[in-house]
Amino acid sequence: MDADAPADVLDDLFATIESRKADLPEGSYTTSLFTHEKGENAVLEKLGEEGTEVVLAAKDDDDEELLAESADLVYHLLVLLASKDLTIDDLRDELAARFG
Ligand SMILES: N=c1c2ncn([C@@H]3O[C@H](COP(=O)(O)OP(=O)(O)OP(=O)(O)O)[C@@H](O)[C@H]3O)c2ncn1[C@@H]1O[C@H](COP(=O)(O)O)[C@@H](O)[C@H]1O
Repeated sequence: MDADAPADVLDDLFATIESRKADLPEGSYTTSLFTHEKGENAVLEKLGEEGTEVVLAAKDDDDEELLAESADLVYHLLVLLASKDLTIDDLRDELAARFG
């Protein structure tokens, strides 16, 4: 990637998620996912819920809701990747390997 390229919001978001995982600051929603009494199931359940909400927003032709729920889904997916010690660059590599 071009070193002068503007920072990508996904990179910034993932860096924040990794920082929350390392520091576990109080009051952080991301921290609450990493420390939940349900363990990994907490983020897995949220992923399932958000996936359903994406489907329902699309079915209702509600573009605003579709974008909002898609953002929720992507955020929770990134939390899951971080919880597995995977990175957004791993995801980028996987997508790039399929491209073209
Ligand atoms: N992108 C997100 C993001 N998307 C969704 N969410 C949270 O995901 C939850 C979605 O749950 P729901 O849609 O079910 O709404 P809810 O009724 O609040 O759900 P419950 O949590 O109560 O079950 C909400 O609590 C949202 O706040 C997010 N929380 C955080 N981020 C990003 O993470 C950064 C760090 O956040 P903290 O960890 O809170 O500091 C933030 O600056 C944001 O950039």
